[in-house]
Amino acid sequence: MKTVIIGSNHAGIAAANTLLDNYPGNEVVLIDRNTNLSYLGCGTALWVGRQIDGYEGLFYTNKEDFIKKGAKIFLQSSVTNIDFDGKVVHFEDESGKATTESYDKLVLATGSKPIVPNIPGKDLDGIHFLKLFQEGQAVDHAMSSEDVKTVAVIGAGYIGVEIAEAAKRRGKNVLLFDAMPTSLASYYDPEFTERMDANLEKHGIELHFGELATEYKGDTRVTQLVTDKASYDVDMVINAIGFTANSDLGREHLDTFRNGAYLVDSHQKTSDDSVYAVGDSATIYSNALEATTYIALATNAVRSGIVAGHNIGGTVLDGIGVQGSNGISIFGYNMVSTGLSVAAAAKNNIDVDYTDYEDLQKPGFIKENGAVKIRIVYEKSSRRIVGAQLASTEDISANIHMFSLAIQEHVTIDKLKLLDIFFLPHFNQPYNYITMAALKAK
Ligand SMILES: Cc1cc2nc3c(=O)[nH]c(=O)nc-3n(C[C@H](O)[C@H](O)[C@H](O)COP(=O)(O)OP(=O)(O)OC[C@H]3O[C@@H](n4cnc5c(N)ncnc54)[C@H](O)[C@@H]3O)c2cc1C
Ligand SMILES: NC(=O)c1ccc[n+]([C@@H]2O[C@H](COP(=O)([O-])OP(=O)(O)OC[C@H]3O[C@@H](n4cnc5c(N)ncnc54)[C@H](O)[C@@H]3O)[C@@H](O)[C@H]2O)c1
Repeated sequence: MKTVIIGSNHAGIAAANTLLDNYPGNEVVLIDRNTNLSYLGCGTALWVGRQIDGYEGLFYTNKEDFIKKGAKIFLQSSVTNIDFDGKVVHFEDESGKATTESYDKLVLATGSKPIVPNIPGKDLDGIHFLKLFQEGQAVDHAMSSEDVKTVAVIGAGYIGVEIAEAAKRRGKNVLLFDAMPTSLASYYDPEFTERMDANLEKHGIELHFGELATEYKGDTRVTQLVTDKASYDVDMVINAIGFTANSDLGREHLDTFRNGAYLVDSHQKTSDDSVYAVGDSATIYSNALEATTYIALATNAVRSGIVAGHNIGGTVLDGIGVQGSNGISIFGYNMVSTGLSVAAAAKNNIDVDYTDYEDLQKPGFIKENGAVKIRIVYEKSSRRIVGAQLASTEDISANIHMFSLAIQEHVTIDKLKLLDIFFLPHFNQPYNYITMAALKAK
């Protein structure tokens, strides 16, 4: 069996490793247009903000690792088209020569691309995106210039908030814009985002929410940002208004979701029996929504690659869906969420209630201690938990895994009320905030 994988970042790598490590004798070919593989974009802001010493550790594998395992790998090789009937992939290799690879099974792992704000001046110099390693390096390089004093970040989602922090850490004036009235509006309810917004402001980031960029001005380089409310002098712009699926190669042939992502089943198989799609290029099943959706996250990319690899290798393995669990840590303020916020539930016509609680993480006699705010969201009719959010200066990140499992397994809010949660003053309180929030539920 010969499997060709297009795209060798997190999803393609997971599919390749699953096949190579578990199914000897399978022929695996990886093709990617970039110069590198396995870049953890999640570390870009840490590097740009100088919270880590270098970017080298942001790669977790390389071309040689795959060659050692017996795979064929082509980097700097762009796939131009796929003959789905003849099962042949056409690409231009590193030397620019047109070449082909035939396949028995094909894995599309072509990921996502940043959404480009389609406004006048969008092609001026000094306007950046933050997806590829090279783009992260370009942002880093630009910030090293003394001439870059004011940075405008468009989009206060995960990338925008993280890079705004990094730019501030590099001593820049930072203006953060979003169409929504708060930061992180797709992940958290306002009672949580208002805390992150206060945190950003406290650290000197200028917030411009509910404000839409309408034009970038400048001669060859951007010098001004115009919005629907005002104009601002800027030296650099970073666009971070979300990703869309990169499904250019198969869109004509395969069934797709409303944003163009390849529609896949629980084996990651597309509408073509020989073709699988994984990671940001594909749809994913949300257990909170109980529907197919699109969530671009590295964690989903890895899991979906593993599922595809096993099914191609011959082990039937059903994906179990996701909750879209996510987290962020900005100037020491941590927020994690899973499933649906109250706002996201309303947007999806799911009738929910929620229960909030706030307390110190540890008993009052422990000095190093911070307040934790928790919200658990549950469906009114079934009482199943559909979401949770936590915010604190404490490391509350591991709590969210339990809520992720609760959503996956349709646990009701009532089941949480007397759940056995251990107590040790070093970590938590006997009246645990999870218990207290659940007991407070209507
Ligand atoms: C700045 C940043 C921070 C992030 N932080 C987090 C985080 O903290 N946690 C988290 O879970 N997720 C995070 N993400 C999201 C995560 O990086 C993506 O969800 C993940 O990269 C998706 O992996 P993928 O392999 O599906 O796609 P991609 O990473 O998009 O990779 C697709 C690959 O396909 C190749 N390709 C595309 N078209 C072709 C073609 N025609 N021919 C050949 N090759 C092609 C590309 O070169 C690329 O290497 C972050 C993303 C960014 C940009
Ligand atoms: N910590 C993490 O887990 C992490 C970090 C970075 C990225 N990611 C993932 O990578 C993907 C891309 O991240 P992202 O930050 O680009 O997307 P995002 O969806 O997190 O945020 C996009 C933001 O842009 C805003 N927006 C949309 N159109 C706009 C417009 N025209 N003008 C102003 N604002 C606009 C939205 O309201 C939203 O707040 C997401 O799936 C994200 O979850 C995750």
